[in-house]
Amino acid sequence: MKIGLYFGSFNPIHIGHLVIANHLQQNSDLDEVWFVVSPHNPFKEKSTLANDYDRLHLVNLAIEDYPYLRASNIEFNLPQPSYTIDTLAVLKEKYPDDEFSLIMGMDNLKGFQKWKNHEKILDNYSIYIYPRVGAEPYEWLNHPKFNFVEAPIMEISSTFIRNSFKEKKNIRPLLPMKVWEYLDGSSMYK
Ligand SMILES: Nc1ncnc2c1ncn2[C@@H]1O[C@H](COP(=O)(O)OP(=O)(O)OP(=O)(O)O)[C@@H](O)[C@H]1O
Ligand SMILES: O=C(O)c1ccc[n+]([C@@H]2O[C@H](COP(=O)([O-])O)[C@@H](O)[C@H]2O)c1
Repeated sequence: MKIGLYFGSFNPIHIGHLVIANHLQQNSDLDEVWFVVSPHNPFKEKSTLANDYDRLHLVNLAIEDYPYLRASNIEFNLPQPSYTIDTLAVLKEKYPDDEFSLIMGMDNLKGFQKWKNHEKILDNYSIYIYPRVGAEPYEWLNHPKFNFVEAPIMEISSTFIRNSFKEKKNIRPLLPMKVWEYLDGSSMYK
């Protein structure tokens, strides 16, 4: 099976993430897209992160009606911060018959050269790159493993969602319905 891995903090997942995962699966040769929930992105401050299992639960709520989308907690038991190359090695060992690729927004390419063993990632995996506002393709990215794809652009961020909850704003349309219902009745980001 061909599986696209969509790594992220998902703090919380929002419709920008869901639209991309669904669009990529429906418009590529990927059989499934997995949301890999990272306990700790090496580039981010852990203090703003909600509990790992709460974030995973929200992803599961978001994808309930999408049989080809899955959530993975594979990084929960790996050392932190979560380095993608290490997770990929574990996934490859656990699922030897599957073919994994990565899904990344073009904005992520800016810092990609600082990722642990990024050359090794490029040597062994293809990467689907979707457009983000303000992100420019860089010269070095003429790499054969980069596969630039079209996808709807929705400028929403989890930071905006968290701030809006704190300010008691109604952001219902920006969240998958079940995620909104859960968060509305919870103190998670308030
Ligand atoms: N609106 C969006 N559309 C498409 N991709 C997105 C969007 N928001 C984030 N992403 C991408 O999805 C992946 C996971 O996102 P992440 O969990 O960091 O969300 P975020 O909204 O950027 O979070 P935060 O605001 O907390 O930094 C990252 O690769 C990120 O670039
Ligand atoms: O492996 C690395 O060096 C590395 C550096 C920065 C980010 N990542 C991963 O990229 C993913 C996107 O992170 P985020 O927090 O922006 O959603 C997340 O899974 C991080 O662990 C990985």
